[in-house]
Amino acid sequence: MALSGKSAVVTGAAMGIGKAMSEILLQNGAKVVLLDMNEAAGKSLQEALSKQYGQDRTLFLICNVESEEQMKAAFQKTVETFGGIDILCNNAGMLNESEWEKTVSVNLLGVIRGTYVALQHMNKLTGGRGGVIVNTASLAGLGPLPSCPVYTATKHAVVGFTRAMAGASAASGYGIRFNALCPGFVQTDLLSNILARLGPFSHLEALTQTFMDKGVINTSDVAKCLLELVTDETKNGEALIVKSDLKMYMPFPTEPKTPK
Ligand SMILES: NC(=O)C1=CN([C@@H]2O[C@H](COP(=O)(O)OP(=O)(O)OC[C@H]3O[C@@H](n4cnc5c(N)ncnc54)[C@H](O)[C@@H]3O)[C@@H](O)[C@H]2O)C=CC1
Ligand SMILES: CCCCCC(=O)/C=C/C=C\C=C\C=C\[C@@H](O)[C@@H](O)CCCC(=O)O
Repeated sequence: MALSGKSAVVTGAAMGIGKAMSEILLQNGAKVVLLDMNEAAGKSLQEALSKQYGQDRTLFLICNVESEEQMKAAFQKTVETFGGIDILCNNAGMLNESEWEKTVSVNLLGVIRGTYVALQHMNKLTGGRGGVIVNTASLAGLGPLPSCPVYTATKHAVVGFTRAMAGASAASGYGIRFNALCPGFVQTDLLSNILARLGPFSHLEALTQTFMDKGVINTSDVAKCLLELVTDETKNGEALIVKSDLKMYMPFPTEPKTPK
């Protein structure tokens, strides 16, 4: 998929990985709608990106992915402004094992909500022009982080949901590819205040640190992987792992065709 003229929506776009995703999509010719609940950071980023890439290439909309009303309004505004949606990055996420219900609401329900709201606009069967949806999961979506079991659960669910939607889309003719992005530790605010974020599992912080000591990558490393999943039209149902010493597609076992 060539990105020139394409329109993208990025959730959690104001900071961290989402900010890097937005930048690489703009660098490659797309128009980008930045969705975030952090109004100050979002407006500041839009101003900076507009100066760098042009006034008509970015739009910031304050939006909480937990809100059906706000998500529907944001996607409708995107279509009205840029004529449609070709790319969705369900990236917004949080980590707080004390606020575990909110963690589920943002990390999992927010991804499902973004997907279903976008389908109304992207699905070729309902007048859309197809495209690609990339869900930001995590390496913790492929193997457990004992210090954050709920966060781990949400990311495993995002991987499973993404792969199932990829199959549903291919079988139904939606014309939309679905892929998961599974980074290891990335240098963003999400890694700050880890003890508080681990809540009842803060006593396992040292264990987590042993994983983190294996290497922390930059947001730009993740953004390059996003670009690969967006532009390579052969990718559907994939989970792309990216960490300090490895970049690979998860080799999921294929279902046995007949019992042995
Ligand atoms: N930092 C890391 O080590 C890794 C992060 N991830 C995932 O990457 C994604 C982005 O995280 P980071 O950039 O690291 O974190 P971050 O904290 O730097 O950025 C997250 C952004 O999402 C926004 N956000 C949070 N809740 C929201 C909501 N309800 N509605 C709208 N926006 C919301 C925040 O305002 C912020 O701008 C998350 O899904 C996270 O789980 C995955 C693997 C590793
Ligand atoms: C502390 C929470 C960080 C939240 C951000 C995030 O998603 C970071 C994830 C980074 C790494 C996840 C690693 C998961 C490892 C498991 O897959 C498993 O392999 C660990 C098995 C233990 C081992 O490696 O020996």
